Amino acid sequence: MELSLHEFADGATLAEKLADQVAHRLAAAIEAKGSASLAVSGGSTPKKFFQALSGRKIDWSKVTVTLVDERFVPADSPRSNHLLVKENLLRNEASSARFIPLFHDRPSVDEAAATATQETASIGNPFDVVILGMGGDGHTASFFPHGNHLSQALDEEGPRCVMPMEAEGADEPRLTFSFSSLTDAGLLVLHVEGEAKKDVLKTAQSGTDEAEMPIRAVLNRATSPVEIYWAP
Ligand SMILES: O=C(O)[C@H](O)[C@@H](O)[C@H](O)[C@H](O)COP(=O)(O)O
Repeated sequence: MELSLHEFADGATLAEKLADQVAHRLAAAIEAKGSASLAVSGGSTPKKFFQALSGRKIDWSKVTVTLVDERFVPADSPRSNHLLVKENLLRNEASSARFIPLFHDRPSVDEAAATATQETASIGNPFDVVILGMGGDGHTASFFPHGNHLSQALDEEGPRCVMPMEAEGADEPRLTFSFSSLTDAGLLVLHVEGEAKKDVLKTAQSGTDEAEMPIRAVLNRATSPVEIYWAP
């Protein structure tokens, strides 16, 4: 798999450069086909990037934003990735983007995943831009080590869909796009920051067990080149 490492002096510089690259890619998609799609991850890392991207002057009314994954919590929960994106990305210029959430108030995470699959089917595939993060355990999206549906989620022949996922390291149940939904994106970015995450990447690249470190599936089998954005 083709990996490109882009290193920056600090998180603020990375945020601006990644925002430029993503805005350029979204604008090119709008130019080419009249619309663009962006799937972003949650967590603490992307906040500065979201804030930078929110100010980029593109035709956001033609952009559909969704989440790579979501915790099975309502949008007003402090754990919600929807809330994180609403407060940091869907503002300023980007406030006119269409947002499609993954969380749905259903009796089970399985039923919520089925609804999310239906609700996101209208987003063209492949995604124009996917931004992945990575946890210290080598998870990405909600592909957590030894997750209950991990092998199905990582199946590159599997369907484009939103899947339920439960795992020891995941706190609450999760909703996640499948591997096949994410890894043929026009621009596939892995955004990680800090020396510790750099070490996790090195460990991931020194082994092959994907159940142990699911990020390996992306690093080794993604259809699209993986653009790794890193800052100390
Ligand atoms: O819902 C989530 O938490 C994310 O989608 C998840 O995959 C995230 O990218 C990693 O956990 C890294 O999180 P940090 O940026 O907080 O380290």
